Amino acid sequence: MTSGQPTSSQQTAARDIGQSLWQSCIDQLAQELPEQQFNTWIKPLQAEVQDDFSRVTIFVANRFKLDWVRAQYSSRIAAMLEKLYGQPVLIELAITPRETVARPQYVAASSESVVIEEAAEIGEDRALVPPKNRLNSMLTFETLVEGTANRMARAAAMHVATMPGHLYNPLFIYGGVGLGKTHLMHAVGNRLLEDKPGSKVLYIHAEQFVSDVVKAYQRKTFDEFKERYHSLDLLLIDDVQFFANKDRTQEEFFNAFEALLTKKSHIVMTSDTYPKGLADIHERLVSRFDSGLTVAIEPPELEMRVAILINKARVEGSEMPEEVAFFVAKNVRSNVRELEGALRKILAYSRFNQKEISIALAREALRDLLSIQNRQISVENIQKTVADYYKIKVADMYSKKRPASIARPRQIAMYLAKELTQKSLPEIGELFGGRDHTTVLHAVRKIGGERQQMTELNQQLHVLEQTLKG
Ligand SMILES: Nc1ncnc2c1ncn2[C@@H]1O[C@H](COP(=O)(O)OP(=O)(O)OP(=O)(O)O)[C@@H](O)[C@H]1O
Repeated sequence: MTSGQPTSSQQTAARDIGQSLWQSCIDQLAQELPEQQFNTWIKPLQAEVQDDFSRVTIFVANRFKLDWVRAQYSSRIAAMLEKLYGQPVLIELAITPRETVARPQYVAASSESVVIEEAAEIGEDRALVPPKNRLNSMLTFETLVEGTANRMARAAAMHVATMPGHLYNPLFIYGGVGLGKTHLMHAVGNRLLEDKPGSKVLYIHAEQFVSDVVKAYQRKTFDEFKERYHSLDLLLIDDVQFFANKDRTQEEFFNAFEALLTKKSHIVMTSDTYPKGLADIHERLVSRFDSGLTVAIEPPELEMRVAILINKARVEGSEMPEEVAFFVAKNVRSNVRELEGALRKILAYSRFNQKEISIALAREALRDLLSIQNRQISVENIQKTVADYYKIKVADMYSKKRPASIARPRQIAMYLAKELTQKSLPEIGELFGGRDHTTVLHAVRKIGGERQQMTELNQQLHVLEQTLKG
């Protein structure tokens, strides 16, 4: 047989291989995704694999699901198929045909740039809105890496998710930007819905709440507003510092708060500061915020940053060697959002250049970020910033004075100099008035050790680091 036309048995074999390729992709995703997400979104998908494997058409039950799968999972499926098949696979998404035949219009490139379209007007579902509870199903406890920095907040959140309305009501979570507060809130909502699917849950950013109050005010629809908020089982409200100076909003929130607590519904809030640190919020509200449990999320420690990088790389279908993760984590310290940004750059750089992930590649991919850091952070800069912060003279950084009010900021500055610059211990000693390198080593160990134990010191160091990095 040399006609070039595949025989029917060849076609059947190709179809079987195609289906097993798809099945392997599904099996891999089952390993990687939280069970609930997998069962809801991936398991029901059907696929048709073209005989030459160049194209996979994925069928989804309705329009809403199609939008969701496209937004949340398409690039991951494309990357997985590409990994299994060894080269880019075109992906189309279409709604499972009912009376009409689905005509996927076209699409897709490799996982680098998946573009997915679908035959419009097919299927019955007109709901094109995100879920009403506004929860992001990707933000779960399973995808949140645990470490010293978030252990307590995570444990409290988990407790609330499993037994809402009991202890820790309200739960108030505070911490700096990009540390996982929003993630934790969504995790609470997602877990509750997993356990009790009928629960009424709402995630809302404080600004959206303000805007809802304004609309209710303008349209005179406060009854509907109240019905909506007061009937919830779980209210997750993000960044409550945005209520500052908004009197009417604070009043409405106070009412909702009281109503929810009376019927033993749970409230979880986040903010950039602890309740008493909130500016321009009525005292009666502040004291309510503080009446349950208030927990902080700290900036992640080195090992946690490493674990986050390795996990997130894996979710993206790549393996990040531990030494590379350590290199990145040592250089990107401020928050998880920045870590994610660095990881995205490294993965894109590695895929684009078809190179393995290594320290050299990470250095290259992050060169802008690293050069900004190196340029900005000098020992002199650290001395000045720390002296300003603790209200001592810069000259005291080099002086021989030993009272604790001076010696301690000096040790903090030495610690930061070791952490944030490439200078050696003797070089740092020299820049601190010709001190011995053992003095610097002592300071580095002392402050490093105390940082692990003392929340207040850790926060001060975090502020100083953020300031120095601009
Ligand atoms: N411990 C963690 N494990 C995995 N991912 C995390 C962790 N902490 C944060 N992230 C991720 O980092 C990003 C930023 O987190 P998030 O939006 O929850 O921060 P935030 O504290 O609410 O910040 P902001 O105050 O700026 O809103 C998100 O993509 C989140 O999933």
